[in-house]
Amino acid sequence: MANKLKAGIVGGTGMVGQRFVQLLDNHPWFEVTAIAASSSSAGKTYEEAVRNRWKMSTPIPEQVKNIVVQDASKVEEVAAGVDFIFCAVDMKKEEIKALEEAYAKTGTPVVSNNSAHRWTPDVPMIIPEINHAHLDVIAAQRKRLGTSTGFIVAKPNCSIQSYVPQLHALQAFKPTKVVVSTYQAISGAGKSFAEWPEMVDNVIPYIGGEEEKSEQEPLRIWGRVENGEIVKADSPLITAHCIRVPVTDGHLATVLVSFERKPSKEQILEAWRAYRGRPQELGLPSAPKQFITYFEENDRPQTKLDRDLEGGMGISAGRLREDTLFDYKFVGLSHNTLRGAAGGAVLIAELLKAEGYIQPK
Ligand SMILES: N[C@@H](CC=O)C(=O)O
Repeated sequence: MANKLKAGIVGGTGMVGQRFVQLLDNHPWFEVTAIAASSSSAGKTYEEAVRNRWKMSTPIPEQVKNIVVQDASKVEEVAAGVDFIFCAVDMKKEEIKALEEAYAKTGTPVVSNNSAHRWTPDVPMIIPEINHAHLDVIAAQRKRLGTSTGFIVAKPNCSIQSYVPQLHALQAFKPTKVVVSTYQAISGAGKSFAEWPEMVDNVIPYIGGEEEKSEQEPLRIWGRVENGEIVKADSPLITAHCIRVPVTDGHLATVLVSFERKPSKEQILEAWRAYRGRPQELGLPSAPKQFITYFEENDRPQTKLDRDLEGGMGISAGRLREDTLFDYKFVGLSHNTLRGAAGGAVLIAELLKAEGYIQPK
C-alpha cells in the first residue's frame, strides 16, 4: 500500500504499548507516526524513553527510535499527526474514559486496549471473528460525541479469548452453563519474573477484578444491537476462577460446558475446524488462517509450545471429552499479549479500515 494510515500509540512506553510498536513495524497498512505517554517521558526520543525497560524479544524498530514522545494529555497536538490511535494507558478508569473521549472528539478513531469503556452502551467491544456486527453502534456513539469521524472501539479482557471463541463456534447448540478456570501468565499483569520474584515457583489464586470480567464480558460479546446500544446476552450462565501462574506469556483455560441441545464430539470438532469469521473472509493481514486449532494429543495445548500459534493470533483447544456433571470439558489457550491485547487491537484496526471506519484524515 503506497499511503499507509498514520497510527498513534497513546501509552506507547508500557508493555502493551511496546507490543504495538513491535507489531506495527513493517505493517502493510499502518505506520507509527506518533507515540504519546506520561509527561515524564514527553520530549525524549522513543529510544531514550524505553531505555532499560524495553521488554520485547526483538530490537526497538529503527523507524520509531527517533520519534519524539508526546504528552498524551495534549490531545489536539497528538491527534494532529495521526489518522487513528491505539490507546493502552495506566491511569484511573474515569481519567481513561475522559482521555479516550477527548481523542474521539477530535475526529480520531480510538482502538482501546483499556477496560474503561468496555461497558459504555454505545462503545462496541470487539473480537473481530465473533461480533463485528456490533460496529453498527458507532453511528450512535458519533452522534453522542458530536463527531462524524471519531469514535472508540474497545478490546475485551485478554483472558476471555482463551475460551469464548471455542464456545462461540458452538452457539448453534446453545451453551447454557459454563464453568471456566483460567491459568494466567504474569505478562497479563505487565510484569516479568525479574519485576515479580514472588511469582517464581508460585501460584497466586487471585487476580483483582478478573473473575467478574471473565463471567460478564462474554455476555456483552454475545449481546445484540438495539437502538444504538449493545444489550448483553443473558445466557450462558458463566462462573470463573482466575489464577496467576508462573509462565511468561499465554493464558490457558479449562472449561466445563452444558448445552440446550447436546452435540456429538464430532460435531464440536467440525464446528471448531470449520469456523471462519469476518477477518478470515476479508483476508486481514493479522488474521490467523485457522481461527481455532484442535490438538489431538492428550498433553496439548501447552502454554509454552502453542501460545505462538499463527503468530500468537490463533486460538487453541484440546482434551475435548464428555464429563460426568456437565456435557463436555476441554482446554483452551490464547496468547495474552498478542491475541489478547495488542495483536487483537491491531486486528480490530484492520477490520475498521477494511470496513471504511478508519480513513486518512
Ligand atoms: N487482566 C489480564 C490482562 C491480560 O493479559 C491479566 O491480569 O492477566
